[in-house]
Amino acid sequence: MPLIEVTELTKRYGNRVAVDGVSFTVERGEIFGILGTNGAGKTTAVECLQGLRTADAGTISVLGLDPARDRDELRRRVGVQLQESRLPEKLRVREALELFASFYPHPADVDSLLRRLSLEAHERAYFGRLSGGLKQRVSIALALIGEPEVAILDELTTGLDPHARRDTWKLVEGVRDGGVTVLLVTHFMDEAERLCDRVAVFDAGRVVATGTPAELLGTTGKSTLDDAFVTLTGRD
Ligand SMILES: Nc1ncnc2c1ncn2[C@@H]1O[C@H](COP(=O)(O)OP(=O)(O)OP(=O)(O)O)[C@@H](O)[C@H]1O
Repeated sequence: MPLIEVTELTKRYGNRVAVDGVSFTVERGEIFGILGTNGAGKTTAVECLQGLRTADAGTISVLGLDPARDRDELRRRVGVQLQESRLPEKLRVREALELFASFYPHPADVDSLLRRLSLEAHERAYFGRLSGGLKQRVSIALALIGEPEVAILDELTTGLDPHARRDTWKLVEGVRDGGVTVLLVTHFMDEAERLCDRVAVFDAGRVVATGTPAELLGTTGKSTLDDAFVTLTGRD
């Protein structure tokens, strides 16, 4: 049974259809990419998966649960990357982890998480003083603090330099290799090509393709996912 199963999901804002009959499945242990142009409906779909928005039609199963009904249980079992601006500047790295650990019944060990994300040297640093790459590492640590089965990472490497991006990619592979299923929302095709086991391409509220990056190159006859994406979203 897939870990996430979305069938014919539709979500409207007033008259505007943001997600229009979308279906996809995510298997346990994979990095699954949700790709799409701006306004394609990625965030809306992921918010429905978390139970933050109620679908107008269709069904969603996450870990066998219905997000609309079982939101509290899902919150304990699904880790979500915080937008960095949501953390107070004067919170120290260790304090942030300890604070978030207190929200969960069986949190990860703060020391081992600091080690795993190579944050030990920065544990006493104020969050507001960290570089973009380190802030991103803290936000990934916070997504993992509850020992989730699924981690949702949104626009993971926006604003990072090429070194910090590659470090972050390695880290996400490590998260997947540690047994956590990763849902990665991105519009960086190089990131998706490098990291994702499978992807769904969103365009104007619909899923226009799903498959491994190699499959999408095969069906479009292109040599990069960037070119394949442009073809699939109809603006070649
Ligand atoms: N709260 C809202 N009220 C009304 N319309 C909304 C709302 N949130 C999103 N939309 C609209 O729904 C559509 C899908 O938006 P959504 O944010 O899900 O797309 P996205 O793929 O995540 O885009 P981006 O990459 O720009 O974040 C867009 O047309 C957007 O303007």
